[in-house]
Amino acid sequence: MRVLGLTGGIGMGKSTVARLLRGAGFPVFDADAAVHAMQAPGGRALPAIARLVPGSVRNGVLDRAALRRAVIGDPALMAGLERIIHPLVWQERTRFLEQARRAGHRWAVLDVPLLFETGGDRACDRVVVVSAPVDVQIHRVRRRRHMAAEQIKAVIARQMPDREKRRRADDVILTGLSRGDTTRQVRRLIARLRGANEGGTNEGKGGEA
Ligand SMILES: CC(C)(COP(=O)(O)OP(=O)(O)OC[C@H]1O[C@@H](n2cnc3c(N)ncnc32)[C@H](O)[C@@H]1O)[C@@H](O)C(=O)NCCC(=O)NCCS
Ligand SMILES: Nc1ncnc2c1ncn2[C@@H]1O[C@H](COP(=O)(O)OP(=O)(O)OP(=O)(O)O)[C@@H](O)[C@H]1O
Repeated sequence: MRVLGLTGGIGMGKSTVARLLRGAGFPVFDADAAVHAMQAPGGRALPAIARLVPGSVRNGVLDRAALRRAVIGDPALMAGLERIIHPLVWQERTRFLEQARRAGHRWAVLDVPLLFETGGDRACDRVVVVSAPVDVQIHRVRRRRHMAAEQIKAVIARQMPDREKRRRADDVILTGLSRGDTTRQVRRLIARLRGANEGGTNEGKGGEA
């Protein structure tokens, strides 16, 4: 089984591409969803977060907006949060890959926003970067989340620049145009992945997703 990394900056359209891949039968690990689950009531990360940011967890419930406000603009606190979260995400990612391998999939997808930043790309056979112009990116995030422009810029500033991500990518999906255009690019990507499955000595054996 081979591993496809899927990454991109906040609001670039990663989840949209992940959904299309899932719809085509690829198993997809969603790192953001894993983070949300471990921060939900009863989640494994809650006790450590409550110690890191006192007052952020009340009656067993995490106030995400309060946590976001506390860590954005405080690099040391954000690093502390990442030290709690990333090893747990790594464990779940390992379990996901084992399951996908056992199920006989040819490709498994890791949808991870900080794939390059955390060195996760080293575990991937191929990396797809989802990208759009920065004004489109900011507009999308503003529309969807209750985040001030300053907060959005602070998150983007913590991420590897989009240009650098595209430079490191094996494939780039540009989501600045219509949804139909994004869908067509993903179809072409899937065709390339399946083509790679079928031939080539260094590309492995044939098969479905
Ligand atoms: C800071 C938190 C509370 C903000 O929560 P919120 O609901 O606003 O955002 P959500 O979790 O849905 O993340 C949305 C996007 O923000 C970006 N982002 C999240 N965490 C980080 C980070 N540490 N550094 C840079 N960008 C980040 C990613 O692009 C992500 O897709 C939350 O993102 C968090 O706990 N982050 C730390 C864990 C982490 O590094 N997650 C990234 C995936 S492994
Ligand atoms: N052509 C397009 N391709 C992809 N997404 C688009 C397109 N046009 C508009 N969008 C919208 O852009 C928004 C951002 O997409 P998505 O949620 O997939 O991003 P993301 O990278 O997963 O974001 P985040 O990092 O914030 O979770 C969505 O609301 C999506 O519907």
